[in-house]
Amino acid sequence: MSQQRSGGEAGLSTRNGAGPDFPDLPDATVARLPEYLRSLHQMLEAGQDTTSSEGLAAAAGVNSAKLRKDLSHLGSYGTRGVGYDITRLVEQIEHVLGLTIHRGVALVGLGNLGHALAGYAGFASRGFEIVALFDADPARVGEMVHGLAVRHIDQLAVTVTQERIAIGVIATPARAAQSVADQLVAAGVTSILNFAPCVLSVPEGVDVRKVDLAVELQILSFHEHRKANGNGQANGVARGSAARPGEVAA
Ligand SMILES: NC(=O)c1ccc[n+]([C@@H]2O[C@H](COP(=O)([O-])OP(=O)(O)OC[C@H]3O[C@@H](n4cnc5c(N)ncnc54)[C@H](O)[C@@H]3O)[C@@H](O)[C@H]2O)c1
Repeated sequence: MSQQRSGGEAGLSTRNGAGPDFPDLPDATVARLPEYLRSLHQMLEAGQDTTSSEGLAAAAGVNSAKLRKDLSHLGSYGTRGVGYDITRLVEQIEHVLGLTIHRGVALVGLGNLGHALAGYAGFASRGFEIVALFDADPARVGEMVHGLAVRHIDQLAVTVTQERIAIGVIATPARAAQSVADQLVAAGVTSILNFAPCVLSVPEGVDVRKVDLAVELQILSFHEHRKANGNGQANGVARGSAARPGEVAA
């Protein structure tokens, strides 16, 4: 997932300011904290009270030195011979990520992807409630999707205020995404998760994160390509007529 902010400038930056409650964390640390949190919740569910840095690092898929450094930014060093108290660490990470505050989410675009997102239980279980659904298609307005009625996009501004919506999710076609982003921003939303394959332009103070599974696949394709060139085998069928030996389709 990538981040755009302030007129499309790339790069994640925490705007949490310095201080003991809101440490100015490196971008990469912020990106890893949700992984630690997910692993810690799994450990709690398994009945575990404490974890070593090695155990948590393995569960989160990072190296333990990096994990210790990340957690030291939170003022969490663990206890020698005991490790980290999982409940305490969960509280610290949730506090730093601002997950202790309820943030309503609006989803715009109730097509194939929007329906899947609206029904995804993983948002609620991690503290995000989709509280409003919007679409521009009159045929979709009024449709009940997982217990919520789809509203017309014209209702966005009033609903954002009423429902105190903090985060907007865009699942419209790319051609509509900028206009939807503009409407979200005008309504007071300052965080946007964009699934549309386009770059959004937003004013200073508005954070945009972009999710594009096709980009992830292209990165995997690069690795497949590299592996194939390294060992002379291609795990794919080349598109087009003739692929050179060792080349996989882009
Ligand atoms: N990020 C990813 O990995 C990923 C994966 C799949 C799809 N997508 C993208 O997600 C978007 C949605 O894909 P889909 O397959 O659900 O498309 P879709 O055509 O099924 O649905 C799009 C919905 O957006 C609505 N819409 C159009 N203009 C609007 C506007 N101005 N305001 C509000 N609603 C509007 C349409 O009425 C429709 O219901 C596309 O941009 C697609 O490229 C991204």
